[in-house]
Amino acid sequence: MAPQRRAAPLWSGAVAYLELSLSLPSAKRSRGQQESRWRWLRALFLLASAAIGALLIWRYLGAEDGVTEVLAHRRENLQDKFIEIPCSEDYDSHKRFEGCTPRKCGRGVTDAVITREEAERIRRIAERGLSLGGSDGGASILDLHSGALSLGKHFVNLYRYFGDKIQDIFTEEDFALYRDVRQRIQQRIAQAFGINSSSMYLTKPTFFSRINSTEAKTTHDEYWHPHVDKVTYGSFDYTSLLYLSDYSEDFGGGRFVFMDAGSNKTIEPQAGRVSFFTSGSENLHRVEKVHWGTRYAITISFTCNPDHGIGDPVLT
Ligand SMILES: O=C(O)CCC(=O)C(=O)O
Ligand SMILES: [Fe+2]
Repeated sequence: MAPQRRAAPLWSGAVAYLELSLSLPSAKRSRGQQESRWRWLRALFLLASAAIGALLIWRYLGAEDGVTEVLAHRRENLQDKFIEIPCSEDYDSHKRFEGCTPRKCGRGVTDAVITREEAERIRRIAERGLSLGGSDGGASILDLHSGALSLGKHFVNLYRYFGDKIQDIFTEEDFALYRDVRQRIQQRIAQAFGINSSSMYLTKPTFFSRINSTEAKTTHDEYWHPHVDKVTYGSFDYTSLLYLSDYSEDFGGGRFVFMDAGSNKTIEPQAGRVSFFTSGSENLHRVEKVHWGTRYAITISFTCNPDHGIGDPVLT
C-alpha cells in the first residue's frame, strides 16, 4: 500500500525552530532565537487581531442588539408556526369590535400560504412600479391603493403622475393576483386568531417596500427604528408581511426582529414567507439595516373598524 501523506500539523514550525536553534553556536543562536521569537510574537499578534476583527464584524452583521432566537430560518419550509403572547392594553383605548379586536394575541409565520412563484410574480409588480420612482435614500415604497410612490426625497401620486400610461405598467392580472394573495393571508390570520375573516378589513397603508444599503436621506428612509404598528399607523389591528426576496441570497442584514424583553426573536425573509401578528405593543419590532443587495416585501394590514377599511386597489 502506498504510504499516506499527512498534512504538516500547525505546530511543526515550532518544532523545526527548536531543532534549528539547538544546532547553532550560542551568540548567533541567541540573536537568532530573539528574532524568531519576535517573528512568532508578531504572527501571533496579527492572528489575534484578525480573530477579534472577524468576531466584531460577525457580531455587528449577524447579531445586532443581542438577537438570541431565530423564529424562522431561511431555507426552512414552515407549515405553520404560531406563538401566542399576552395582549397589551393598546386595544382598550380604541373602540372594540367583538369577534375581531384581538383578545388572543401573538405572532405567526408560514411558508404554506403563498408559493415562491406567486411571490416572484408579485415582486415583478413591485419592481415595475418602483422603477418609475425611488427614494434618494435606501427605502422606497409604493402604495397601490393611494398611488403613493417614493421619488427623490418626497412622494408622488403614481396614478396622477403617469395618468393613462399606468395601464402599460400594471395589468388586470397583477391586481387580481394581489387580491387573491391578500384574501388568503386574511383567511390565515383569521384562522390563527380564531376570528371571522369577514369581520376584518384591509386598511391603509398597505405598500410594497424596496430597501437597499444606500444611506438614508430623509426620515422616511429610516425603516430600522423599533416601533409598534398600532401606534405608528393607528388603524392596524393585524399586520402581515409577505416577503418577496431571500435573506442572505438577495440581501444581507434586513431581518425582521420582534423586540421582547430580554430576548429578541428574528424572522429571516424568504420569497413567499408570510409573517403576521397583532399590531399592538405586545409586538414591538424593527427591521435590521440592509447591508448589501435589495430587499423586497409587502406590508398588508387589517383593521377591525369598518370605518378604517379600504377596498382592494383597482386599475383606474
Ligand atoms: O418589512 C418588514 O419586515 C417590516 C416592515 C414594518 O415593520 C412595517 O411596515 O411596519
Ligand atoms: Fe411595522
